[in-house]
Amino acid sequence: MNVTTTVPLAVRTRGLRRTYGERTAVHGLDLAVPEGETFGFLGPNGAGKSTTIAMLCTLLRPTAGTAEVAGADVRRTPWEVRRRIGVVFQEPTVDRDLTAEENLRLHAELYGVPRRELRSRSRYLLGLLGLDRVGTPVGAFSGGMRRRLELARSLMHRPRVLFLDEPTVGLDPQSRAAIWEHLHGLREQQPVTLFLTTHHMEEAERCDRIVVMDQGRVVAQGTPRQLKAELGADVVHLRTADDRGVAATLRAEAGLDVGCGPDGVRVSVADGAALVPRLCAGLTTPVYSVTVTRPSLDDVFLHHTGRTIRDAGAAPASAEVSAVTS
Ligand SMILES: Nc1ncnc2c1ncn2[C@@H]1O[C@H](COP(=O)(O)OP(=O)(O)OP(=O)(O)O)[C@@H](O)[C@H]1O
Repeated sequence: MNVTTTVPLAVRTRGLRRTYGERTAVHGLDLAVPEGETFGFLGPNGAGKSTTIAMLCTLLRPTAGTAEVAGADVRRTPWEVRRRIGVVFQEPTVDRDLTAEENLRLHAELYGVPRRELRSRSRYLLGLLGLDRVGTPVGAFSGGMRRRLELARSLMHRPRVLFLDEPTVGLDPQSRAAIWEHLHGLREQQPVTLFLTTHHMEEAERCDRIVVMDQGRVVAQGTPRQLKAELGADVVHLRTADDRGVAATLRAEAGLDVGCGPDGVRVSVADGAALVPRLCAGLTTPVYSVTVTRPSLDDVFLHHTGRTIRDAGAAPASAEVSAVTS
């Protein structure tokens, strides 16, 4: 990744690699994430995201390469990395028998937060995340409340980089929106880099920059706007009686840039409206629906990985990868 500015980097990896026996999960990854960025680390199942994050959080030793997080080297000074980062993984880690405040205090003590600051920090974070009026043990919390508490807890020791592995997985849209509202509030209050994975397109859209991984390698990177612009102007989305057959025909006979996934055929083209009548007149397969849209991040993801962001979080699908045939 080429970041040529002099902005300090929150995460820097060079040739970072991890193998499990014969299998290489991450192939020589070069990442440069400037401080203060909201960085989206995307990819389908098995792309190598969790392995990379585990190496960055010092939970897994790299097989080769280097990584610095918040200025500390993951191999040479892993304890420094741990002090400087916060982590919210998918699996809940808060203690269900304790209250929110007790959970925060416990975490802060483990991290050596000065005792005189415990109370003010926990009050502040519980207020920020809308948990200040809740005195019951965490076992009675809703999923959204627990996630907010996980966030609050990860912030108690004022990390410089916060790793969020699918921070809103399993939450309803309202709770997702609440978490993001809090994350934005947090960014305004203190300088923290957010390094997140997600299978929600709208969360990927909120990122300053995105890297898309597939099979252990970076397949696309840039701002959401850049990545969408690279795909071309319009996307014509077709549902037909035979999506795969139509995709193959359009590639072979019309030389179009066509992708085919579980939700239909997508054609990337400069002027979608002009293409629709020609497409419909030329196809013998029944067409059920046609829509013309600007490319979304889902289109970007489909183009580079053969799957949509949402489907990429589920079991691997047998979607074809889009191909440019002209
Ligand atoms: N402990 C392990 N032993 C062997 N292979 C592993 C292990 N952990 C991960 N892998 C393999 O490494 C590759 C990358 O897995 P990883 O979990 O990092 O991907 P991911 O992008 O995080 O996927 P997901 O979105 O499902 O979490 C996969 O092929 C996976 O099967």
